[in-house]
Amino acid sequence: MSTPLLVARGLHTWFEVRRWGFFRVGFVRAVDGVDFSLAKGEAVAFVGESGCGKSSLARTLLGLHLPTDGDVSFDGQDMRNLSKAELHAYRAKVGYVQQDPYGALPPFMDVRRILTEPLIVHGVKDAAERDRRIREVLEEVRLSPADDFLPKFPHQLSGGQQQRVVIARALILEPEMIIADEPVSMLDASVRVEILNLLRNIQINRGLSLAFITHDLSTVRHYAERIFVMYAGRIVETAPVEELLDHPQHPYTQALLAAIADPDPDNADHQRDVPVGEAPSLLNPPAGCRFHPRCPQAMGGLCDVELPPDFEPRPGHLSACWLHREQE
Ligand SMILES: Nc1ncnc2c1ncn2[C@@H]1O[C@H](COP(=O)(O)OP(=O)(O)OP(=O)(O)O)[C@@H](O)[C@H]1O
Repeated sequence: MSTPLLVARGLHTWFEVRRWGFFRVGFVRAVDGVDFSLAKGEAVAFVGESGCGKSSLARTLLGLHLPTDGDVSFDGQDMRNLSKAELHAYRAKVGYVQQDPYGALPPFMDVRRILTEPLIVHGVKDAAERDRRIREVLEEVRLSPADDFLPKFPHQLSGGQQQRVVIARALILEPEMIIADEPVSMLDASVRVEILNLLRNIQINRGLSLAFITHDLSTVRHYAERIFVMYAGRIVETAPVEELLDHPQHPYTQALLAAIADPDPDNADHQRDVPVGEAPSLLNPPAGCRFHPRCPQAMGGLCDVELPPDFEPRPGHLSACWLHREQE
């Protein structure tokens, strides 16, 4: 096993919900017991439906949400023990690519200023050095010649160009890891592959770790080495990409794969086998396996009562489903 860079153990991020500002209704369990590790130079994908807690997990890993329980360590250092200065240094080591490039970029700053700001905040005092780094990173994200883009404001750029600026900003402090939260979901289909290829190439060339968050299982095959499938705040299945896509074990992953649009004209004639219902409320998730109310194979008295542990139905392939106990 290669050296882990980021390790999460028993991670919980809950949000308190209050009515009329003071009466506590409960907690939204956005991240509810997540364990994983990410190796140096590895690209992983977190996949799941909208609302399953992917962004909350990303923001917890970035140190933007405090975990309610559990811990995250980065390069062997427990994030709970970081001083303010260490947290500041940590933020330089982890670049963040948000979902909506236009919302992520300050509209009143030009590209030069957007890329200069983090360098100043992180103590790069020499203006010539800042200029050199900005030009280098613009080349890397294929916004060249740099002089054409440096004076532009976000509204003068296309969606794809804006996302390239967001990626440049995530790279400017030479991070060890990138967290990309749905980096292409707001972009035109025509530029999605370009941006995903760009991110993947940068990750490989720089030897970065990448946590790629997406709701779309069909995009992960070429952009990650391992997949974590999330459902209702928990990871339900983990395996290397090809293994997971070719041999999905968890009924939820099987349903996600069955729901992927397929241009085969024969599909017009038959109904897809997708799960009924919606993802559960995280304010009051179902007991037992969270997927059991939608699972066609749920076993009464077990799946609705006890949370399944991780089973290993195939080597290196983990799936949290009671069906595997039956198979064993
Ligand atoms: N700051 C917050 N306060 C209260 N609830 C929150 C907060 N942030 C997220 N949530 C809730 O946590 C749950 C998970 O949200 P999250 O954005 O992490 O999911 P997601 O999988 O990233 O979904 P999407 O892809 O739609 O962004 C949702 O029910 C959301 O309403």
